[in-house]
Amino acid sequence: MSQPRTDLAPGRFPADFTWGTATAAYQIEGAVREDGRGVSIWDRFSHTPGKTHNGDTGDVACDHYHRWQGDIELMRRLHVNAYRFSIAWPRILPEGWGRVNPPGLDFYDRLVDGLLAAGITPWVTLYHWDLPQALEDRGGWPNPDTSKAFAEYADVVTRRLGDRVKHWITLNEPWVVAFLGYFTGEHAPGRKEPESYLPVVHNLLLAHGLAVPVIRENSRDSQVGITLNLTHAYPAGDSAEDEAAAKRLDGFMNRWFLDPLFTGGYPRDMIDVFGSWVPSFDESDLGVIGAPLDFLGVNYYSPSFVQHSEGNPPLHVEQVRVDGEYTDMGWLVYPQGLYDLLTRLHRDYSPAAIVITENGAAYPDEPPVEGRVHDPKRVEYYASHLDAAQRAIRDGVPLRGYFAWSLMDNFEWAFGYSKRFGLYYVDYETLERTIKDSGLWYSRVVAEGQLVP
Ligand SMILES: N#[N+]C[C@@H]1[C@@H](O)[C@H](O)[C@@H](O)[C@@H]2O[C@H]12
Repeated sequence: MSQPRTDLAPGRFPADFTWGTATAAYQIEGAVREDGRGVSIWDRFSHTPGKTHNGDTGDVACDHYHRWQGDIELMRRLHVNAYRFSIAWPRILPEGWGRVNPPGLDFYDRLVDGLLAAGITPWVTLYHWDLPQALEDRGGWPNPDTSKAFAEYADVVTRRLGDRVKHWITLNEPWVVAFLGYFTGEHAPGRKEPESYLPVVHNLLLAHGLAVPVIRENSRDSQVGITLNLTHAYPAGDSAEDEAAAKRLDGFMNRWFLDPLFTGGYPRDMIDVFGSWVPSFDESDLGVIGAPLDFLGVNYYSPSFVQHSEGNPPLHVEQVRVDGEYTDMGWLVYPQGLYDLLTRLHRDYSPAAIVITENGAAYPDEPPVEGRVHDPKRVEYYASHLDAAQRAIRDGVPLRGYFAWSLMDNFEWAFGYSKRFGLYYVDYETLERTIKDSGLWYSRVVAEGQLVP
């Protein structure tokens, strides 16, 4: 059990803390038809009229595929000791399974070697939403064969990179993949099938569980985890109804994932809430899904304040907009939510380690003037959330690392290029990167290992 770190002065982080930035393949790479890459569901979705802001696509994005060496220099300027990126499944297996595309593996081989040469530890996310379209054409995540295809993909990648990559994240945000991709249709593949939501969640978790032993076999002595988008659910009022609503939202967003991963099964109360939506599955799946992990990756942006609703079945919950600061995504700035989430995870699930795999904020940054991009609100966001993280460490949470989202402005999914999260500003005409004040500030925090003014 992790012990309180009262030895740490306020604002100071452990000397061995992992400091990084994070990105994802489809959001930064571009080069979508280069070197044998296959089509992904986000290629198909973003090229479908009306699906993304302004019809934006990831065809070029930040052109990281050709600029990766310069981007490593951007990381060096931040003094980070780690970099979290995802591998594009369609670059490795263009049809999703079977035929391997060597130039795809070669690209990530070069990137990993370049990071290691720069003293930056690669943290690899195997799945950050860019499913090969060929697998979607065979049913996508509702088809349990896709879980097996993911394990095959994990095998190919970890056989090639597992000698040098020792930190693996199987999936990024399965809740988003399932709910936005197959329930609301806001994300690729854009399917609006509420009955598919829970089967997709199950198949994603099964894919994760099937991949864990494969990764461990091919990448000996590596750290393996999963990244979940987690929130902290607060009742908007002090009624028993609102308390119960907060518990249901917590069950929907958090416990439906955390329980099978860490406690051996889906939460009983939510099985009753979801009723007939709960898919039938082999009980043996739960043993696969519950494969022991070395860390839990947490993407935290904002909490949820909720109240009971007579509508919105079966959850009967509605979000409440409370007073406060909001980011350009319309997300409440509430660092206490990060502290409360971290301490809850430690108390209720006791993961061996927790890593904040994403935290950051979108604001409407102005283009550089005399080489500067002033983004004081983003600096404040990072400062307040890192303070919350440090308080959690002092109180005994085994928080081992923090990845700022994101290294640079990039393709923000259905929002296209309209939302800027980067520590570097990207001019999408020239693709020039310019460090923002938040990047300069973060580089000082990382260099000193403590919060700075
Ligand atoms: N929106 N937003 C910002 C960020 C998104 O850019 C990442 O790809 C996701 O993992 C997660 O949703 C968080």
